Amino acid sequence: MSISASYPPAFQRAINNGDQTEIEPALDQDKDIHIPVIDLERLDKQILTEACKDWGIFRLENHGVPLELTSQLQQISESLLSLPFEEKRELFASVNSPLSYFWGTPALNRSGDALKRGGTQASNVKMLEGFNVPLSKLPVSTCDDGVQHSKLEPFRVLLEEYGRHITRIAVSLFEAIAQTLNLELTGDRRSELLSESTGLIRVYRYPQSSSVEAEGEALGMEVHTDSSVISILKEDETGGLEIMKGEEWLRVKPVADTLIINLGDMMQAISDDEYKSVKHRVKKKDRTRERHSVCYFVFPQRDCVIKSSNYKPFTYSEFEAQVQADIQSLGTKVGLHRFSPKSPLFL
Ligand SMILES: O=C(O)CCC(=O)C(=O)O
Ligand SMILES: [Fe+2]
Repeated sequence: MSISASYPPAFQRAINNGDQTEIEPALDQDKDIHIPVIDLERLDKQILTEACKDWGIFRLENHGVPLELTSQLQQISESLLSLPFEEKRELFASVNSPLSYFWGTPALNRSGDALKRGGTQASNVKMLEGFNVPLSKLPVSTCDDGVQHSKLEPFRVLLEEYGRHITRIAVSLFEAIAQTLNLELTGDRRSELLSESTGLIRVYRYPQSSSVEAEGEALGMEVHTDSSVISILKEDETGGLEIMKGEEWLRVKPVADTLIINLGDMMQAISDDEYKSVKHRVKKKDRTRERHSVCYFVFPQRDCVIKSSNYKPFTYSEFEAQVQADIQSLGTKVGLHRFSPKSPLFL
């Protein structure tokens, strides 16, 4: 089977129609940078504070996720993603499966279905596909649906184990970051601000496109900030993650057996804007290669009120509803500006 048989037909149509209009020159070599490094076994609060303040992103070493687990997860994700498109769709379409398959956009609703974009983005197909995995639903076996779904069972089991590791890391980092901010985490406050049950994994594939002449179509994920408290990214050696620092785009160099931590909008609000929700995008350097990544996002409890000096008090639920409404009407996320009385975009 050719690799393109596993890609959604919409990708080919988008390329043929020249939909991928974000043509920008590739970054120069000297924009390849190393981000700050944090060692989870010997957490240095000073380096952590500076990384959160100046960068909003850092690399994590000695994270304790077994290499074997990550490579098994990568292998099985890649083999599921390379199934023929229709087979993939059917496999993940079961009502009982906690996992869902998406393509053409990373903007999904709470059930994992693609959000319809408005504005100029309405017909713009993003060149990525993947699986959406709400961790709290993973303990439900996929096997109940019969033989077909026993194909998903090994994937589910690996995701559950990976989820346990990554949740442990998110909690430790959040507690350390909270200390650097002198945040009181008494009683249930920690699990309100960072609620393990909201954890979500996305497994992404950014397709290769050797046969295609169109320039610019290598752009994989447009500029955004994450809505999370913390996001944890495991990318392959292809690279392609770019971050905005000051006014400049920089390309993050991939480093084997490390994780990338980026702070999301909720952390920015919780920290009174001391720490930054980093602007980032994915742009493959070599478009003849596929890129794979596994990303984890964790959020506050839905009804937890986030109070801070620069934003009106809001719950995560309200924030998420606003992000989805903006994507549906404007085609893009506005984010924290909607909650900032100083912003012209304030509601
Ligand atoms: O695939 C990646 O490396 C990054 C994905 C990402 O930024 C996101 O899903 O928010
Ligand atoms: Fe992101």
